[in-house]
Amino acid sequence: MKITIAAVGRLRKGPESALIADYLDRFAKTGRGLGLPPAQVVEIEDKRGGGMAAEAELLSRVLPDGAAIVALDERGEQPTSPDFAARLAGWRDQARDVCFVIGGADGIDPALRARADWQISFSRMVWPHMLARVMLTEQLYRAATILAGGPYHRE
Ligand SMILES: C[S@@+](CC[C@H](N)C(=O)[O-])C[C@H]1O[C@@H](n2cnc3c(N)ncnc32)[C@H](O)[C@@H]1O
Repeated sequence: MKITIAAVGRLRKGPESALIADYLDRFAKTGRGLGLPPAQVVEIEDKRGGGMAAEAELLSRVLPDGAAIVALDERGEQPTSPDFAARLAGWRDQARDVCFVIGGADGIDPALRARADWQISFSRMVWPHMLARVMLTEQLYRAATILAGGPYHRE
């Protein structure tokens, strides 16, 4: 199993990058004993300003073959953290790669969203893509603690 976060935009050094690095590190450490590999971030950037369609083309090139595609979109399903953890465990048990996709300023191209196995939302509100990345990495860490039976997540 491989876990990839395919994201539009380059992360600059700053508060979001510190949070993301921290959650990715926690996820890697907690996931190790659970058969969950560290998540790899792959960033894409369309320097020619081709918008969503051009970004979708670049994103498509980095999606691992056969991976479950999870598109992050404010219109998506709103799973609970335990639901999210259970999906992750399901892909792990099937030895299936998973690729989370985070769009840019205009969002994810509808054609790419339609290809997703799962579209998930962190609320109906729109968040800056770097904050969506922070929330995703936190939820990955939280999922690992749920699967490990740790005290971090409380209902
Ligand atoms: C600034 S948002 C773009 C939203 C834009 N309104 C659109 O046209 O879809 C950039 C990216 O952050 C992520 N994002 C923003 N808000 C989100 C939310 N509530 N739930 C999940 N992902 C979100 C999505 O991947 C989105 O493509």
